[in-house]
Amino acid sequence: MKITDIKLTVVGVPRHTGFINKHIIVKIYSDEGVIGIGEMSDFSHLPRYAPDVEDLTKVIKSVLVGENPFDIMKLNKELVGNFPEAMYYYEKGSFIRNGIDAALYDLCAKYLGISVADMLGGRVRDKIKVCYPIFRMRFMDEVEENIEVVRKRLNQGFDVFRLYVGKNIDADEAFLDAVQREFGQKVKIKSLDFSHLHDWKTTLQAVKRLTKYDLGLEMIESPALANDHEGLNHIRMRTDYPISEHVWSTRQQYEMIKHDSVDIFNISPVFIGGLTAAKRAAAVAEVAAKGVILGTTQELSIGTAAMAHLGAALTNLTYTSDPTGPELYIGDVVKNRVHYKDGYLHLPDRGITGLGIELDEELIEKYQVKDLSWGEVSVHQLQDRTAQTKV
Ligand SMILES: O=C(O)C(=O)C[C@@H](O)[C@H](O)C(=O)O
Ligand SMILES: [Mg+2]
Ligand SMILES: [Mg+2]
Repeated sequence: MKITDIKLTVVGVPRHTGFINKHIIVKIYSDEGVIGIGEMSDFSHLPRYAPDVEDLTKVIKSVLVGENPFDIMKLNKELVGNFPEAMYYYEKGSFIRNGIDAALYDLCAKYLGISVADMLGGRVRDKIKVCYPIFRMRFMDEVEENIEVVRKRLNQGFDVFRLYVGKNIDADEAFLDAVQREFGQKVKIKSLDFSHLHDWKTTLQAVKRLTKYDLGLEMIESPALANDHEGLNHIRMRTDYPISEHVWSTRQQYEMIKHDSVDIFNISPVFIGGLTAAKRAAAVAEVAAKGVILGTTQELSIGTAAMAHLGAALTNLTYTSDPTGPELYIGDVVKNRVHYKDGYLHLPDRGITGLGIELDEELIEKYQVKDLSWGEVSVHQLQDRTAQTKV
């Protein structure tokens, strides 16, 4: 089989919060008539510049056309050469590689008539426990709005949540207090995510305030400045809770092991540049005797399905994971969205080939936008993932 063409389509899909995220839907065509699909998810993150999609298409064609899609390791190496790793969480080259890598897996698995999980190591599980995100509050009046989100999502079966914290600790505390009073043991807050906002010592003070509540906390995430591997270790040694951090490059993961920075690696294909890289990062975690969760950038269904296939094969997925993107957006671009039940992300059936997701061309047309350019958006919105415009 040979790759014959590549198509990239940009879509802008609003979240229930009003915040719009731009993604690129990838199609890889082959001389066997099989088409692989992938997703370069959520370009709506800092830094506030965007790749030119026409130019990007030309570059990716120059790397892939004429190649055998089964040469996944070779093609990943080529992709890293063209879109190198950086020591930055939201490096857009990783998003690009991720969308291509997923489409290669989808194409090859469809050709073989098997599910992507069966290319990645089969199934240790066929559902993954996930949590619903509560985005960062800056104002007290956002507390009640977020309690309402918990009420609504709990009714839909999401009993585990994670909370982005660190800009208004009074609001964070008021939220946790209200959750404990209203829901008691019915709801779990599995993680407090500080998103690298503070140095570790400032975070430690906040952690002392926010861990008074008995809400089943599994981990504290990103509690030091980005790439402060020693800082992570300092806070890790001073709190009883496991520390988690995202993996965004091979070097950064190595440094975190060297400095014994974390208990849990938060691994998302989008931030490490694909299923292949994510699988390797999970193996590295296993070697270092660390736990793993699947993180998220809030993917649509294609990106989330790819993570479900990856998670199915991981033996060290020891804590509650994060991918609930399709529940956050008001729409999607597929005929069959990924399926959530009782707070679990369910894998597509094993008999369904590839990622198990079918594109809906009408929905693609509905959400298509001309490019990845930025509208009116503030740094706060980009950091906090809310439509909140107050400063
Ligand atoms: O755990 C995280 O950190 C995230 O989920 C990052 C978010 O910013 C996410 O990418 C989003 O777009 O909401
Ligand atoms: Mg995080
Ligand atoms: Mg994101």
